Amino acid sequence: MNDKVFAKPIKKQFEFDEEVAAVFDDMLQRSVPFYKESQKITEFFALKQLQEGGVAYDLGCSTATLLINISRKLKTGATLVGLDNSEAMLEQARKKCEAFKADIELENADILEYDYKEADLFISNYTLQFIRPLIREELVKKISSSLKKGGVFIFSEKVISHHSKLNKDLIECYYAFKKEQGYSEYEIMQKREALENVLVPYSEDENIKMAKNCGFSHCEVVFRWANFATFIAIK
Ligand SMILES: Nc1ncnc2c1ncn2[C@@H]1O[C@H](C[S@+](CC[C@H]([NH3+])C(=O)[O-])CC(=O)[O-])[C@@H](O)[C@H]1O
Ligand SMILES: O=C(O)C(=O)Cc1ccccc1
Repeated sequence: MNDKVFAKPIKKQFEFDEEVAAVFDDMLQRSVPFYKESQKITEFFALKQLQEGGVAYDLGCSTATLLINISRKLKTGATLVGLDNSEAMLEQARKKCEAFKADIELENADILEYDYKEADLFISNYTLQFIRPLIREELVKKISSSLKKGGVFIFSEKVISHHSKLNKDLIECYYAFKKEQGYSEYEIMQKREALENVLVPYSEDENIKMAKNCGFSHCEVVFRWANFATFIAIK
């Protein structure tokens, strides 16, 4: 289904409700530059990390696209767990898992409160940015303490620059991308308003510092296009 969520006047802050869930795959593909590539790179490192008996969590799994792709390529018996607190997203995820006969555990849970088992891998693609800054650090600490030594956290985020001219230009570059994807100026501005104070991006440096402060020995960017980046942190 096509995403027309912001083509009409909006009355509220952005929410992952039924209206968004129904068009979510189209929305992400048209809103995240190189979305498929960032998923593929996540998939590649995820598969390298998962051995027999391994455990992986996808935080904010939305419609489970990434976990389904991982499960289709997985040659070992690892447990894949997708967590999301939007029932509307999980409904879409369950339908897709059923259609693909994918063996994935999906749970309606708050990723901040969840009692994680010892794991080999955590993934969070474009989810941390929705968690309030102080709590975000707490969550990353919880992730690192739930990982085995050598465990990996792959996360993708929208990022900012602290150079104000460059930051402005990065935003302009991103809006040019959205226009190319068929979004009108009106839709772009409405979504910008709805995301104000809901999506709080860090810079590339701040993300790396956060990972290192929260128990990871190494963190670097493995993919970046303008203000979108994929990071790998190693415990
Ligand atoms: N506290 C929370 N607990 C659980 N879920 C949450 C919480 N806060 C937000 N979410 C969930 O995190 C997801 C973020 S979308 C991730 C895209 C996906 N990873 C993808 O690569 O396709 C990103 C985006 O749309 O920009 C939504 O499904 C929320 O319901
Ligand atoms: O659409 C936008 O304007 C966004 O910035 C939203 C967004 C950012 C990162 C992942 C998914 C959606």
